Amino acid sequence: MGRYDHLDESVVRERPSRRNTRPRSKDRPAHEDAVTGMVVGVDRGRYTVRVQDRTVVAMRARELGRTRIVVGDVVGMVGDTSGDPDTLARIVRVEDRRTVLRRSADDSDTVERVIVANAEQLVIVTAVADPEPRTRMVDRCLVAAYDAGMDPLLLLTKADLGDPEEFLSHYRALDVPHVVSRGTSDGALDAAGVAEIGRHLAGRTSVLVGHSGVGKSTVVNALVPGTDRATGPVNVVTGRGRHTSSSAVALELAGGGWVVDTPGVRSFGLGHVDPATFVEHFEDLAPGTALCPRGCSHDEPACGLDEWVRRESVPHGVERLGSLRRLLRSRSGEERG
Ligand SMILES: Nc1nc2c(ncn2[C@@H]2O[C@H](COP(=O)(O)OP(=O)(O)OP(=O)(O)O)[C@@H](O)[C@H]2O)c(=O)[nH]1
Ligand SMILES: [Zn+2]
Repeated sequence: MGRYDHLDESVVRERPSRRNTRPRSKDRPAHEDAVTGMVVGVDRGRYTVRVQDRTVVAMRARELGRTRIVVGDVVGMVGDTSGDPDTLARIVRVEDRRTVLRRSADDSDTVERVIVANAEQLVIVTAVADPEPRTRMVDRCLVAAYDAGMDPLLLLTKADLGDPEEFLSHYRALDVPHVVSRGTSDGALDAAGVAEIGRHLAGRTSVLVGHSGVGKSTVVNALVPGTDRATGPVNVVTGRGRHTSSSAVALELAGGGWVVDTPGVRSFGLGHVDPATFVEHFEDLAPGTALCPRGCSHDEPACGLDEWVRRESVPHGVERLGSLRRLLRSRSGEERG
């Protein structure tokens, strides 16, 4: 089993026991002539697929069964893959996914939805003000990033409205990289900040997540001029922006790499995240679970991690353990941040 094989929902759903079976893409003998591309948009059963320098519109072949296809999926297509107007190709296979970003509808719900496939970086976008930053929302996104096998990046926007330092102090022990963006008096974004964001995104596939109104589309428009992602003012009553972007879409960066803009995340359920395996993402702490009682939640008095941190003098161990527990707690309960 590859490290991320368990993340492939088609495997989870349809092939609970995958051992000793060949990868599903090889199970299909036909379609050796299939053309491979990446899904960059999904809209009511029509998939927009980028193949080298052309864009193909496709539908799913019936033989795919119930496998969901999402932005970032690498797919094989047959039929008319010319990309000419009014042509339609057929997607006949979905390659195994390297990463899967998913969310459940809420925390009690274990039926998860894949949002984006194969992305390497989760850019967690939070405004310094308007709307107010919420550590809980960011914590939950961090849990989702680690769970997905993605690298997190904190993007603090609207730094013209306040100082990001206090908020960033919550994340020191986690060693999460961050980048700051600020608006200018003429309503544009400071060019140096945009350039630094660009450097973090270059050559990889990144997903932007964050509440509506934090400025995701504004950043995307600055990074990819001409995309014209709809932006809108924050609603003064709810403190939230209008949901100005309605579907996930992948945009190509001029210097290489992709950025995926998702609609404002309102509920980011984490019901599918298992606390027992989550600790594995803290490589310095994970060996200490040998000291834990069976079935330890790692957030209870009997947990052996406190002793481990003391005994091994884990660097910043107390803070790291505190952060791990804060993230574990952010999993449960309704998302309010
Ligand atoms: N002061 C200030 N305002 C900003 C900045 N960036 C964006 N805004 C404003 O914040 C509002 C929301 O920005 P959007 O880019 O639409 O936010 P979004 O996160 O894409 O929102 P959804 O599409 O609803 O998810 C707009 O009125 C922007 O002009 C900034 O750096 N400083
Ligand atoms: Zn424990």
